[in-house]
Order: sequence, then structure tokens, then C-alpha cells
Amino acid sequence: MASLSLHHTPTNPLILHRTPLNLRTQTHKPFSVRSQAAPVLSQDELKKLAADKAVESVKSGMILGLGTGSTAAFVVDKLGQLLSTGQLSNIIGIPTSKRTQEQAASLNIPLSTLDSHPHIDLAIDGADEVDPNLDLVKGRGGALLREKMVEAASSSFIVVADDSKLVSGLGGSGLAMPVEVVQFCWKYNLVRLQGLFKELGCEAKLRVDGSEKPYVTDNGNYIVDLYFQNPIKDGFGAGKEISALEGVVEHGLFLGMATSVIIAGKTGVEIMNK
Ligand SMILES: O=C(CO)[C@H](O)[C@H](O)COP(=O)(O)O
Repeated sequence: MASLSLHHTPTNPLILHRTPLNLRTQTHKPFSVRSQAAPVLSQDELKKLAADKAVESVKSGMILGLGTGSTAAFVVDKLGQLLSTGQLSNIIGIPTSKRTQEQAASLNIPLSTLDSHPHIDLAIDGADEVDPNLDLVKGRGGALLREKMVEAASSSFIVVADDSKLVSGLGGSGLAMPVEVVQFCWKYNLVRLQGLFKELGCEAKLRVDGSEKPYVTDNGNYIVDLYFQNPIKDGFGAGKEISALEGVVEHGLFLGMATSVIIAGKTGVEIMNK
């Protein structure tokens, strides 16, 4: 069985300042070894596979961080199902967005806030990019601020994703790396953000909604999406520089936060632990 690309890149030369982690990996095959033609799973089926695997770590009585996005939605669905059949009880969810709050409430998952529960046992969430050190880009779904607050308050943070999210260096997918900024003089910050990463061929764009109006986060802020031609070499350095800009609220680099990543691909489900 071919292993996922993470196995081939235990040392990421693009991340200069970090000692690569010795990743312990497990692989769970969803298909019979003997089957000649394994069924081709859709991307949604892969997301659900990763989500279901992560929910196996949830125990009754836990305080849970509930992520945002299409993969995290499968986690919330599964939790609702297990609660309704009595296989789980007494869990309390801390949602990372209004969307997730509505979904969880519709499934009768008891909800609370970080103010009332500042210590979370386990958070489960999706990601937009996962690098070999389990560092992440998150926030293409716009929920990065609450996600970062909830996941930072969690004793464990499991990331669930399909294998399209694997990258060798953050920013390397060519897709957006979001930065949440206050509305006031957003253009001033867009220009400053683009200037920070000139040498990476960065292009900064204000995120817009379906009507071409600025996308407004749950916190009333805008998002500037950064598009890189080359991966970020020093994630921690980049994060510090972004955060130092007045008017920047949060960025989508989630560094050193994930305790496990569950990746579903056509070769199976792979669990990578710190
Ligand atoms: O960070 C996020 C939302 O802010 C999501 O976790 C991320 O965008 C992945 O979403 P999906 O599971 O739909 O691919």
C-alpha cells in the first residue's frame, strides 16, 4: 500500500527554524486488502471517514471544541447521531462559528462558551493546508479567530482532512492564507500585508461574498486573503510579523497547535501524532 506523501517528507527544508517532529503514524485501511478494485471514494466520503475516526476519541462528559467547515460538519453530525442514540452523553460543545452553533443546536448538542468553559478537553476541526510538521493554514471558511481561540484552549486538537490538504510547505497550495483585519482602513493593511511577503510573490485580496460585497466575519471584521507563489519558509516569523501590524486581528497560520492529524485518502486513513 502506498503511503501518503507525508511519509516521504519527514524533513521539510522549507521550514528553517523548527526541528522536524518525529511523526508516529498509523494507517487504517478502509478496504479489504484482497479487493481488486477498491471503491473510489468521493471527497465528501473521505472527509466523513476522517471525521468518524476522530469522533472515536470523544468520551462522554467531555467539553468539546466544534470546528467549522465541510469536514468539521461531518464531526458535528456524528456527535449528534451518537447523542441521539445514547452512545454518548453529557458532552458540551464550544462552537467556533455561528454556522457550527446553528448546526449543533439543530442536532440537540448542548452548547456553551469559552467564557463558561475556559478548559476544553478536545477540539476537532478541518484545515486548509497541513504540512509535515502538523502546522496548518486555516480560515478559508472565515472562522479563523474563534477557531484559534477555541483550539488554543484545548488540551488536544485533532485535525480532520482529506489528502488534498497535504502540502510540503504552508502557503504552497497557491490558495488563500487568510488574515482577519478590522474594517477601519482595511486597504492600508492589505497593502502592508502584501509588502511583508513581497519576496514570496504574495498577492493580497480583500475577500468578498457572493454579491461582491466585503465578506464580514462572525466578529464583524474583514478578511484579507494572501496568495503566495512560493511557500512560507519561516511560519513563526511570518506569524509574528503579521500579528505586529496594528489592525490585524488574527492570521490563519496555526503553528504547533495540532496534536494529531487524521488524513483520509484513497489508500486509507492515516493518523499522524505529535
Ligand atoms: O478553517 C476552516 C474554516 O475557517 C476550515 O476548517 C477549513 O477551511 C477547512 O474547511 P473544509 O473542511 O470545508 O475543507
